[in-house]
Amino acid sequence: MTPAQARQLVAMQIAFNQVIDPDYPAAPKVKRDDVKAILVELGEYFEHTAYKWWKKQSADWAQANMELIDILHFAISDAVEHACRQGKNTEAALEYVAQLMLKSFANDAAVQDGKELVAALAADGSKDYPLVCGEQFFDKLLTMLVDAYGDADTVYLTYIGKNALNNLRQQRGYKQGTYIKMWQGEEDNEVMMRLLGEHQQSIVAAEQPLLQAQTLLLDHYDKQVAQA
Ligand SMILES: O=c1ccn([C@H]2C[C@H](O)[C@@H](COP(=O)(O)OP(=O)(O)OP(=O)(O)O)O2)c(=O)[nH]1
Repeated sequence: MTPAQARQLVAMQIAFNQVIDPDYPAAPKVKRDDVKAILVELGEYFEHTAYKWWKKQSADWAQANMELIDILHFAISDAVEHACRQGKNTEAALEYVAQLMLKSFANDAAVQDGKELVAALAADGSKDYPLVCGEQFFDKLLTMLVDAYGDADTVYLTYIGKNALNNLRQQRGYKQGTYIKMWQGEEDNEVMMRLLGEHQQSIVAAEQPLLQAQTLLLDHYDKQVAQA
């Protein structure tokens, strides 16, 4: 992942959070708890890994890996907010989180179990903020993501796809409850991954990859899902 891509990723996250709260992150009006969201997504991750030793189950790694992408959304958000709490303006916070990610992609922190994310949250915390997404958390999460998707570029592309899907959901009634999550019998996440794979080259090469991914998904939703 290039420094420009890392900055783009943080900028995309801030832009999405601003869809929900236009004053984010400088003077937020919506109360957030990104660490709580991370813990819930981590639970969903474990659900997909067939962890129940008392029951016959099979793991769904594609879904589990997508939960890690969701965790990345909330982790970037938490790190941005933490930087702002410590006096950084939005631009400086963006740069700080981009550097945090670049450093972590360069490190090779071994991860044996997703539970290590919880220990890392605590290790990055302090008395005032006991659970924080800092260096140790990003080291662990990005290692898990690269293990899951093979390389940092695919993590970048998958993040773009999910961010685009999150935007589409907001534009097509997610908050109002009118959004259609099953796309002709398939979960929206799964269709998104397939479309993303089919258009990988053009998305990565685009000047605005997120816009390209959004246009692709919106077109598919409006023509194939909403009208079906
Ligand atoms: O302020 C926010 C709120 C949500 N999200 C993103 C993170 C994650 O990618 C997604 C989670 O949305 P939701 O919880 O509605 O999805 P889910 O219930 O986990 O479903 P799925 O796993 O299909 O996405 O929304 C943000 O980035 N910022």
